[in-house]
Amino acid sequence: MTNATPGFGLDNLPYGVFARNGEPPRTGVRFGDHVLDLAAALGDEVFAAGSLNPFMARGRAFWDDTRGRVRDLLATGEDRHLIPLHQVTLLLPVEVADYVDFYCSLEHASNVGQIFRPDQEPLKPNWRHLPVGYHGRAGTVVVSGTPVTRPSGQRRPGDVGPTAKLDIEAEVGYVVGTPSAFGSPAGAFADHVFGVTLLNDWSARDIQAWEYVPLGPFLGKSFATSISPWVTPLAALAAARVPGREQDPQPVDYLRRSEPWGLDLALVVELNGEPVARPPYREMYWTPDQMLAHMTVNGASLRTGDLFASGTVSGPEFGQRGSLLELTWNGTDPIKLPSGETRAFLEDGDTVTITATAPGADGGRITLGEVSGTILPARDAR
Ligand SMILES: O=C(O)/C=C/C(=O)CC(=O)CC(=O)O
Ligand SMILES: [Ca+2]
Ligand SMILES: [Mg+2]
Repeated sequence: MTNATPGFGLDNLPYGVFARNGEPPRTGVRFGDHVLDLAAALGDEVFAAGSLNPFMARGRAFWDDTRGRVRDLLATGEDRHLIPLHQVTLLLPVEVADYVDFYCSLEHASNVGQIFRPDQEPLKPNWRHLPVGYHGRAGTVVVSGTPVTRPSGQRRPGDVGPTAKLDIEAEVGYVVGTPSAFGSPAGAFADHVFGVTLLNDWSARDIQAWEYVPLGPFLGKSFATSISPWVTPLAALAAARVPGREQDPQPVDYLRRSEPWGLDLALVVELNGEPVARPPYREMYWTPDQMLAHMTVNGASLRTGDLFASGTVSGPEFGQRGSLLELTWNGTDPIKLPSGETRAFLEDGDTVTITATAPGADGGRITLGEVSGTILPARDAR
């Protein structure tokens, strides 16, 4: 069995859910251009479900054991249960329980602060003391490839209509496998978090700017959030782990880092097939272990399938900004695409694809799947 697609070798092995020829969905592992049918290969019914949730609920020891068995199987050249990717449909991998989105990039938060509050300090006083977040809408998390209809809403006082500022946010999402008890803070990051997925938090900037004071994002972001069909297990990211950016001031006790959970992920954002940004995740201010600790410090419990995201990944350079809001400075300075076209915000028919790579265990790089979506015209405009 050849492994034609780079980045999907034995050091990666992400999990997804696939369906073939109208058959019931099953859990698969991506290997090159194929998907390994886990229920058939390992003979466990937990892999014959329509989502990764029953598998994820079994916990860390079972995840590690499964990964070991899959590696052994594939390393010996066993290919009876490998199905070519083009024969399957990839489905939403996780039945999303709760969805939380953070705001962890110092550069993104500084840029957005300058754009939305030009007369104030870009960072609010709380920003360096806790990872700011909000609860999103779990039921509108969709799998890569799902078209996104341009949402309508209140753009300004008395002005209802399709958003004129449809945007993307290139983010990294974390999927919770093991729940935590109601009333107690969660335990160690790696005991709860199953893996990582790429995420695009589609945003309607005009609707957002008018509605979100003082309670936070609502309809401007709840119409759709897209994720990759592949969830990369934490075990595949061992070589990508970095300490995380130095923090000043020192965070309070419950937010202290005890292990390196920064990740050296290199994201690429493409608009209609042309790269427009390369956001680096490595230097994010708040790391995902801190996000998890913050989310549960009040005793709020985790459920299998919870999804929490990093917030827009932006780096210090212009070409590292993970949203059009920043790349075009709220539409005032449109970007020029290599094709010669310009964009302030997304137009109908535009396709945005986010990919990422990371250092793999064998000295090469692994690929984190992709999250893609195409904009359909607003309902009234069709
Ligand atoms: O600072 C503001 O006024 C606005 C912030 C956002 O748009 C938050 C957001 O989407 C979080 C993120 O993805 O980083
Ligand atoms: Ca966001
Ligand atoms: Mg969203």
